[in-house]
Amino acid sequence: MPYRLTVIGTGYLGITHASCMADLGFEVLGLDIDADKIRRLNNGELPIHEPGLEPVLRRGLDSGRLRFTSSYEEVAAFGDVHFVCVGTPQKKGEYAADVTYMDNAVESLAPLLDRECLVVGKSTVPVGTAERLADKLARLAPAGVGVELAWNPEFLREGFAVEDTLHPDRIVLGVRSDRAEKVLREVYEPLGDVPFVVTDFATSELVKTAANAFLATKISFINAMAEVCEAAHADVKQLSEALSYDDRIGGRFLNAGLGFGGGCLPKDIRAFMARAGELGADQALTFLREVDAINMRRRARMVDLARELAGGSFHGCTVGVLGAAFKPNSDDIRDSPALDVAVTIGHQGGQVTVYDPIALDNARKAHPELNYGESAVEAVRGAHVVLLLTEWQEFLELDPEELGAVVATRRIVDGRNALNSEVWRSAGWHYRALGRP
Ligand SMILES: NC(=O)c1ccc[n+]([C@@H]2O[C@H](COP(=O)([O-])OP(=O)(O)OC[C@H]3O[C@@H](n4cnc5c(N)ncnc54)[C@H](O)[C@@H]3O)[C@@H](O)[C@H]2O)c1
Ligand SMILES: O=c1ccn([C@@H]2O[C@H](COP(=O)(O)OP(=O)(O)O[C@H]3O[C@H](CO)[C@@H](O)[C@H](O)[C@H]3O)[C@@H](O)[C@H]2O)c(=O)[nH]1
Repeated sequence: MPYRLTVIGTGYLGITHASCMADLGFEVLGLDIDADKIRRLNNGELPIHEPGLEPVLRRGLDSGRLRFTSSYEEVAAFGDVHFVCVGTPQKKGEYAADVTYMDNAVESLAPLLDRECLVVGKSTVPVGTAERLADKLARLAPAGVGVELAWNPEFLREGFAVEDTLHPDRIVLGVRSDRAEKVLREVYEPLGDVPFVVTDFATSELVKTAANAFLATKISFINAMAEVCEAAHADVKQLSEALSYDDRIGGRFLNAGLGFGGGCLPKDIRAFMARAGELGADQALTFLREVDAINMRRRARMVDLARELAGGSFHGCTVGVLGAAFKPNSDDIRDSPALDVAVTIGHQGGQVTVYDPIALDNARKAHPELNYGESAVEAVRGAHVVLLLTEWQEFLELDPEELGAVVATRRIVDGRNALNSEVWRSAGWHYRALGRP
């Protein structure tokens, strides 16, 4: 392979990128400031849950092509192409993104660079960040070395991270030179026939935030329809199905329910609004306020429905919560709608017990105040109301009779429109769902 790659920031994005690039045959060095993460990765232990990723990580380590370090010196000496994948979370108390980790990474790396290389931003950032970081890189890197910045936003989904990395829908490159384009096309050549969009920094940054804004809008659109369905005694699941047959609309991201969470969509639409405001284009994105508000109203509606089933108050009520992760096949609990609902019900006096097949440890750490069960049956034992909040396959296969035998009363709210209502109702359950009669 023509280039040696480094990946700076080994979280959900960085571990996947580093492991998959090593699997494609590159020599890859991953770096993180979290020493424990680096130790675990070098031992072949995945610090996150991501289906199919562990064997890829292990293959990389076993082949000798993949290593992890905490040393920026080592990274600077090793890499021809440095991918920056550090976090860009929402700032506390503000809509804007906190890009200080990006700045820190560039500040740590730049002065150490002593040979021609490309620094490539992959994290999701407010438009204008790449230009600012390019200036910073030029200022801090030793003169005459031939260091350049490029932007290459990432579109992978958690739960499908390996597949999305190896088979992306498109590759977007924000570049300022033919050389940067050539290097990145060569890096991605092993992926085969993937559409490339080669553009300027600002457009490449905006493609990413626009994509997430569109996805969030599609989810909130169907959840707005769910609100109307609730008022009109109509069925949003059937409405969504009927819409999906129109190719122009399509059925993906049209599942009504508890709405979107995670480390991306919520913070990215807020950061997008904040940045548009700074640019004087805030009016263009005022609709995203509604997208956000509709999304958050679903969580409130879920709590209301649960309270209704509990008889008007959570006091003296035991609630079994199925799901803690923000979506199935992930251990990620960042801005998880499920945990948000569980915590709110706890605050309102409910005795909440949560179960999740994979995200239980993360949930426990973040919310020690909640009770946790070691299985779905344990979580709902004695419950007056059961809430399905993350649609893990395991929950879709639950036997209503088996669960019915341990609950106090057979009442369930399906927060993801994922269960077969007829099966549950015919087993004597009082079944309710968001947006359905
Ligand atoms: N998670 C996803 O599915 C996904 C997909 C596409 C894009 N993104 C974007 O990618 C970026 C990373 O997201 P994530 O989910 O992987 O976050 P994460 O929090 O899981 O990982 C970020 C990592 O960066 C490390 N880090 C922070 N500062 C550092 C520094 N100065 N030097 C080296 N490492 C440092 C942290 O220790 C952490 O391990 C974000 O901008 C996110 O919006 C994420
Ligand atoms: O029809 C749907 C689809 C999704 N969701 C929810 O939306 C959230 C986000 O889901 P998804 O987009 O699949 O997960 P992420 O892994 O956060 O991926 C998004 O965010 C990433 C980080 O920016 C991008 O790279 C991906 O392209 C983008 O899909 C989850 O809470 C889902 O439960 C719904 O409520 N209804």
